[in-house]
Amino acid sequence: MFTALTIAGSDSSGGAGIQADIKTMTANRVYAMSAITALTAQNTTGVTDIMEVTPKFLAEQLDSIFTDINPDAIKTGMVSSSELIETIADKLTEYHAKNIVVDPVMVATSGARLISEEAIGTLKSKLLPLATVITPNIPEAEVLSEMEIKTEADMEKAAETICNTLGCAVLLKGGHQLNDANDLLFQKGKEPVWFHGKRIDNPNTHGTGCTLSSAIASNLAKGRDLETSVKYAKNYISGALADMLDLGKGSGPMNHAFAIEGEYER
Ligand SMILES: Nc1ncnc2c1ncn2[C@@H]1O[C@H](COP(=O)(O)OP(=O)(O)OP(=O)(O)O)[C@@H](O)[C@H]1O
Ligand SMILES: Cc1ncc(COP(=O)(O)O)c(N)n1
Repeated sequence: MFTALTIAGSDSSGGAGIQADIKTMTANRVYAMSAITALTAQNTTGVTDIMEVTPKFLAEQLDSIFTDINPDAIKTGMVSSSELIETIADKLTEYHAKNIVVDPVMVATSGARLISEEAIGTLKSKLLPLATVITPNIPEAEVLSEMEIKTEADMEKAAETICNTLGCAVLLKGGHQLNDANDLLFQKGKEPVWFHGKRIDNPNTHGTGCTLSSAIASNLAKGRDLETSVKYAKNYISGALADMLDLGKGSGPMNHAFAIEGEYER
């Protein structure tokens, strides 16, 4: 069985974070493991509190995992402080981790800030350069590229800038910001590839970023190349959104229990 690890925060409402990651990995038929960076008291309307784990405890979780079941792929999500980011970067280097998908989570859909300002610098210098691919949404890509993104041409320019500065592949998500759900994959030395998605008229998008990055990691764990992994992951998220689950009073979660045969290939 292929194995994947999520290093992220817990979402008590189960729509984003560790919970979304484990549901996604399981639905993609990969064995899921987790190292928790923080607990959040959260529901579909917002985050009311955050309790970070200590860097020592995060390191102990990672040592326990890597010395026993080596993950075929890793996904990182919410990591709020510089110390925790450094711990992850050190452990991924120590254990020669491969197939690393970094979702540079900065702000939740509900508006809550999930990373400190000073930690963004550490994310750029220590963790992003280790990634096989990073998956910023448009506001995150604006921070990383230091430019405004208004059009798909801007997306291409920003993805190229990030890739050239940080040395990792970039999947820039069009998502809910631009008109269509078109994502752009930029890899060094390759032509940019667009993944065109039909916009699904569903206001319940809590955890879309977590789900997409976990689906990419699951496919990389199975030995698929990056482009194929993104294609399958995009099909997975489209299916989960199209199921139109409607839970909670705010931006609700997606349905991971929908059934599509053929490992989300369409
Ligand atoms: N309404 C939609 N219809 C179809 N696909 C969507 C929709 N909204 C988002 N997506 C897709 O979901 C994936 C996640 O993108 P999104 O831009 O939502 O990430 P994000 O902002 O990081 O998510 P999060 O809500 O977790 O912060 C992308 O593949 C995006 O194209
Ligand atoms: C623990 C945790 N991790 C990540 C997100 C981002 O997801 P979203 O932007 O969909 O709220 C979140 N809300 N909570």
